[in-house]
Amino acid sequence: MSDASGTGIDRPAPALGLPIVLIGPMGAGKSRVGARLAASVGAPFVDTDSLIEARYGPIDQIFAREGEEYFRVVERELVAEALREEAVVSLGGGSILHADTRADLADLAVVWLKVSAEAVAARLAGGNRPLLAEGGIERWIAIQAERAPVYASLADLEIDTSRRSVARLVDTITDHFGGTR
Ligand SMILES: Nc1ncnc2c1ncn2[C@@H]1O[C@H](COP(=O)(O)OP(=O)(O)OP(=O)(O)O)[C@@H](O)[C@H]1O
Ligand SMILES: O=C(O)C1=C[C@@H](O)[C@@H](O)[C@H](O)C1
Ligand SMILES: [Mg+2]
Repeated sequence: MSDASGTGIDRPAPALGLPIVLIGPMGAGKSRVGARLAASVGAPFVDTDSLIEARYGPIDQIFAREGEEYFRVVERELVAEALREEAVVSLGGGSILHADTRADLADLAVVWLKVSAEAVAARLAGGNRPLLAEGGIERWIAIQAERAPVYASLADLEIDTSRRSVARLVDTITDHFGGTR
């Protein structure tokens, strides 16, 4: 262990408290950054959209068949499970719409990944996101504006991903929450 303290005493790096939760709008990088962060600190990675799809099938089909309200109920169930894990957890963009999820997040380490409309436009191309099926980037802008105050109220750390590499984002998050696992 290196001695960065200058005291001459080797101290272990502080443990990274888990879960660390990534929130933010569609295309901000929650899945990609979350996976890399988890690998970097040696923690499991949980992505609630993937959990939903594994249990209930493709998200766009859930929206089409059952509607958004039903999707939010299913999403809450899996978000609640995910937040009990000692893991890096990436939440679906709209999961913070549920009051119980907002209450859970109040006690956890939460990172808001932000992205500009200019940068996200290319990232969303070809995606399968039911809320953007009509309206595209204009709809993304409206949804993001509506949710931004909620993301802000929940976040311990906010980072603009528009012009930052995934590796740099991982370093910023690890540094903020203190060291290794
Ligand atoms: N820092 C980054 N720089 C450039 N491209 C990125 C960055 N982070 C993610 N991307 C790319 O942007 C796209 C969206 O990323 P990702 O799927 O991680 O977003 P998300 O927040 O999980 O969105 P959603 O869950 O709505 O799909 C992917 O193609 C990913 O490779
Ligand atoms: O922002 C949203 O409401 C969504 C984001 C995605 O992660 C998915 O959870 C789904 O497409 C809805
Ligand atoms: Mg994702």
